[in-house]
Amino acid sequence: MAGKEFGVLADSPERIKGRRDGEDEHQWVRDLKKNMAASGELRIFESLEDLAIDLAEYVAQLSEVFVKERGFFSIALTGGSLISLMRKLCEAPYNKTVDWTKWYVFWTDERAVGKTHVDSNYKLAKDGFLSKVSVLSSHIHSINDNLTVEEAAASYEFLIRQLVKVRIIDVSESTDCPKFDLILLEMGSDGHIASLFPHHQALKQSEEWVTFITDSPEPPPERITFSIPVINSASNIAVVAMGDDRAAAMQLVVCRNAVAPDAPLPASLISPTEGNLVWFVEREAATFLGTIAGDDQSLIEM
Ligand SMILES: O=C(O)[C@H](O)[C@@H](O)[C@H](O)[C@H](O)COP(=O)(O)O
Repeated sequence: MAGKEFGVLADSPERIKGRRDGEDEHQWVRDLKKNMAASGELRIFESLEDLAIDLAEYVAQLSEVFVKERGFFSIALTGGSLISLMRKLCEAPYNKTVDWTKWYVFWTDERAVGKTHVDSNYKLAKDGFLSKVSVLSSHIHSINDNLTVEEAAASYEFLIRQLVKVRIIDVSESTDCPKFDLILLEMGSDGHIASLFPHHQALKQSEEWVTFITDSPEPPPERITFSIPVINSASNIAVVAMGDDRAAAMQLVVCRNAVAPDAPLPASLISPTEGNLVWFVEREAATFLGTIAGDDQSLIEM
């Protein structure tokens, strides 16, 4: 595996400290270590191919664990390029070994367009992934595209509440939010996740599980999105960052308290209440992580 953990880095203070001979530990080093320790596991990959292979294995393993434990696997997908990475799951051995009939599929965010519209996240996932595996169509829960965006958000939350009642989706004891077995996210170049954009009011939504926006900075403007508490209540959160246009945001996420205490990026707000977080980062998107640790590239050795 080409990954490396934040935790491992945090356990190597002398390596970071060693860069500054004779100096006391700086605040920035303490912040970096604190954030790394709090931010879960970081896996960095040489290529998108390597990332896709590891992501497929990660998803397949979680599916196996939850199907064994709960009899179901509840997974929330997102839009963007992440869906093209799911292609590995459509191939051997996973097309045969994954128990697709136990999957229940949701979306962390969706654009308020028809299901056949080119902007639809449902269409993207259906065409690129779901139509190639044996997930039951009755287990694929997309938003109702006949409603206004506000109604669609409320109706999606209602649906999730029904499935929480029968525990097809688990519930978090500590937050009372749905506890998806896996939430898959991709970070945009501005640090957004799902349809939660920087400085947007929706980032502060703490009552509703599913909220809506009508002014997305990226088209189309109307979208529904899980709120931060729902994302953080998941058993597992995986965030993908790929491409050099994500490198600056990735750097900010890793040192969020050190660099941007008052304006955290949406991706910086990912902090599982009980679950696990794994970052799948393509090397290009990790370009600046070494500079956080004092230009010492060995700190993010592959
Ligand atoms: O519907 C959306 O816009 C997404 O859910 C969004 O969060 C996406 O995953 C990122 O913006 C990355 O998208 P790209 O890979 O297209 O940049």
